[in-house]
Amino acid sequence: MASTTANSTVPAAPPIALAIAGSEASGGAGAQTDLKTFHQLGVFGCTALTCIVSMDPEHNWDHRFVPVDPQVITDQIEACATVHTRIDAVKIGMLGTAATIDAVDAALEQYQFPNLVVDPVLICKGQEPGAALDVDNALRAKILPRARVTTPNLFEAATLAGVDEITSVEQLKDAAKRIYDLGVPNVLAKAGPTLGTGTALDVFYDGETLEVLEVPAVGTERMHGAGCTLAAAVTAELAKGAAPLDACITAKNVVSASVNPGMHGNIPFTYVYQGFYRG
Ligand SMILES: Nc1ncnc2c1ncn2[C@@H]1O[C@H](COP(=O)(O)OP(=O)(O)O)[C@@H](O)[C@H]1O
Ligand SMILES: Cc1ncc(COP(=O)(O)O)c(C=O)c1O
Repeated sequence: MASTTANSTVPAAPPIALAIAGSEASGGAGAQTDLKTFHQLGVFGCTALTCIVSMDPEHNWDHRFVPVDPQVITDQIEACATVHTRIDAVKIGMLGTAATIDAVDAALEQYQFPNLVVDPVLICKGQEPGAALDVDNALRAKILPRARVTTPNLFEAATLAGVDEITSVEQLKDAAKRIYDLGVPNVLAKAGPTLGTGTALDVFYDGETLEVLEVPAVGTERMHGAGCTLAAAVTAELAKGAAPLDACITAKNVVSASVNPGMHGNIPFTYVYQGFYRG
């Protein structure tokens, strides 16, 4: 006779994180990456899609960008906020248009979610710099001040800090401080491998602690989805109750594990796979 084993232990419900982000069809970045990262870190993920991005094989993998109707974004956030009894943390990824920012701003005002992580995606890898700059001011004025943590890359950090360029660790530290002065209590300004240190280097600043977070760089290439993975991992860790600096340290380890050995698609960037991470 077949026997069954009764499991009397009911696992605790996982924390819940919401990603308000774009869809990147190939699964390398955006909401797809956020969900995979949340799952890998033991957090239940839900999403409100802000746009649909499909890379164009005929045109140098440019991003074909289709915004989601603002009312549909509002509806998705409402569904997440009301279906779940609580949302423990929220990641903001690509917003892309001023109308999207207005819809997200209104929803954030309404629901007052805790632990907002803003990845200020002003531009995707491969996009022309001018393409997303029109949303810069709206993002800075409406979304950024709501963030508990923000994770700008080098270009975004320079833009938000109002400096021409960042070419040294000292300039990156200065930019992190300037972004803190905009009203964000925790800033993780990312250089990755681009400052020639041989490491993947980011700077954390919370008004008191100024910490250079460095791990060995995996190769010298930048990676598709690394920024999304990092911000999603910070979000997941905050959802679990981690302090911001600890969440950032764990998130860098998640990124490092995700790119080793990594994946190569046909685009000129390496993909990340969060399933390699073992916490
Ligand atoms: N080659 C690499 N090896 C290890 N970590 C990396 C590498 N490239 C980037 N990172 C890390 O990935 C995260 C995202 O960085 P980056 O690629 O600059 O952001 P974004 O995707 O927003 O442009 C950062 O923590 C950065 O240090
Ligand atoms: C929908 C979406 N969000 C975010 C990003 C940013 O990705 P990354 O993590 O490489 O900065 C991209 C880049 O393609 C994207 O398509």
